[in-house]
Amino acid sequence: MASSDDEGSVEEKEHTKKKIGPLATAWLTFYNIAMTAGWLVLAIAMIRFYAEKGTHKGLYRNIQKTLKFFQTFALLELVHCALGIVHTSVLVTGVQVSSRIFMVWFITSSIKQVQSEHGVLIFLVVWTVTEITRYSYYTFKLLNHLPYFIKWARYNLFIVLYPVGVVGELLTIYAALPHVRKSAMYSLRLPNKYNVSFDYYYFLIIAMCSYIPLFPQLYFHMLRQRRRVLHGEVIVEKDD
Ligand SMILES: CCCCCCCCCCCCC/C=C/C(=O)SCCNC(=O)CCNC(=O)[C@H](O)C(C)(C)COP(=O)(O)OP(=O)(O)OC[C@H]1O[C@@H](n2cnc3c(N)ncnc32)[C@H](O)[C@@H]1OP(=O)(O)O
Repeated sequence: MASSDDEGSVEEKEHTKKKIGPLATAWLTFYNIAMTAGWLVLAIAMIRFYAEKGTHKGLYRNIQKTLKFFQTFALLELVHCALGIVHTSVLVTGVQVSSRIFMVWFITSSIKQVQSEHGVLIFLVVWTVTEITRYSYYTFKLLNHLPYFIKWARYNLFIVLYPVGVVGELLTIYAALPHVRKSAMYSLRLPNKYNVSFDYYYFLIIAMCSYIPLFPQLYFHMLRQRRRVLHGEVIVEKDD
């Protein structure tokens, strides 16, 4: 049981962490509304494409500009953490955002042969549902009118969507391997003027293996957030 001093320090920490200025609040409100709208546009475009074509083949090419813009715009979340206007782990956010940027720019948009893989459809659908939920949660929270079902969705859907999204990403990277091996894309063979070699094929295998230690960190972080927000558990995260 924490002593009154500890409770005080924890309460103070909880209280001080929540205070952000009106400018930061206005920016975050705009940012979250824009991101919610962007991912909603993506969702509508995906639904319309599938309704018209009856297949996901060609879907990625149809939505990739919008996806690239809004997923890359999410890099700002690292700035939010670094500036302290959002109280969450820079490390966790960094791994999450970099994995998305990697999937969009260095796998799916770079290797056209994988764009019709089922793995791409899986992660596109999962990302879209997740981000609409997440950004609308932040928006309503900032506006102090948070419907419970949005809060419930934010801290429950990930339990299934996170692993499903990871499966979709891993299937896509795996499907890319033969094309990367054949094309030697993004690779540097010796001899060269830098006297350095780099093989993107083996980098992708290492990236796939890195999901094993990294994904559980993100998942347990979300489970801690869930306990804190839905069950009022006071979790004092060590500062990253
Ligand atoms: C370079 C090569 C790399 C290759 C290697 C790759 C390896 C990768 C391994 C990892 C694999 C990950 C794969 C990912 C797959 C998917 O995403 S599948 C889709 C499903 N995914 C999810 O459900 C997770 C979605 N992502 C997130 O939730 C976040 O990105 C997060 C960082 C993982 C967790 O978010 P976090 O902010 O830490 O938690 P919250 O509880 O939401 O927020 C904490 C507090 O911060 C406030 N906040 C955060 N952002 C904002 C904001 N934009 N605006 C306002 N407020 C914000 C939030 O309100 C909370 O505040 P308090 O409740 O007051 O504390």
